[in-house]
Amino acid sequence: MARKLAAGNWKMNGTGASLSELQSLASSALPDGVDVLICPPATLVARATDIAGPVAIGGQDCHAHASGAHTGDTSADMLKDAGATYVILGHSERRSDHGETDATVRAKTEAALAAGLIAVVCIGETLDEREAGLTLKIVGDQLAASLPDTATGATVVVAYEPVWAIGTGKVANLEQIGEVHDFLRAQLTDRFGAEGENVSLLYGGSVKPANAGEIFGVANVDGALVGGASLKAADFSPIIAALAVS
Ligand SMILES: O=C(CO)COP(=O)(O)O
Repeated sequence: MARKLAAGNWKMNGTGASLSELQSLASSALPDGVDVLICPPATLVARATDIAGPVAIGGQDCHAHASGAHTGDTSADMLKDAGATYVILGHSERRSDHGETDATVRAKTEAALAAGLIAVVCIGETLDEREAGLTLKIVGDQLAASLPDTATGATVVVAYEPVWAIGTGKVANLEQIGEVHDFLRAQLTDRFGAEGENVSLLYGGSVKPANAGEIFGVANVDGALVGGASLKAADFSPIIAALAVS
């Protein structure tokens, strides 16, 4: 059985002052049965873990190597040392801004698992790919090539984020979400057997308090990876609450 996870990706947003939002989330009564994760920018990870209480803290990327001459990069060991327990990998913005391939994402995921972090591995099609009828082929190939053979429900979360729905206000419809999540679950159980049932499958892309409840009602949606609506506790809290009652 996959665990429910409400994950917030702050992307390149936030300075020390933003930690007040995390503070208010951490001090609110979080519902049972839902894991809550905030991934602030790397500069805030250590400070965030000091005040996060029951909220898990994650990075937004890590390098595939444990250390070395890689100016500007952060290793999985460093995130772990700073108090992170998760790391987002292969976000479409990393794939497009930094040319990350599935092979890169797999190598980073292996590094994250070796460091003891839970990897939130992101996949998703572009609008052109969807319109060409390639969605399942694209996400299936990304899933196969981005996950290491050692992935388990305890070590890996998969986030389906259609690129065209990220930050656009265009949420995928429930049928589109359901089709992809059912397909991903089948791919996971084909490859990992019963363990594939334990991998949490998140939807991401314009999730807001107003649409979270219906999205969480879709089969095989175990939570969300939320961008804009995770920046304010007042927006993220109702999303967490909607997941708890789903
Ligand atoms: O990319 C996302 C989360 O990783 C989604 O971002 P938005 O929720 O802002 O669309």
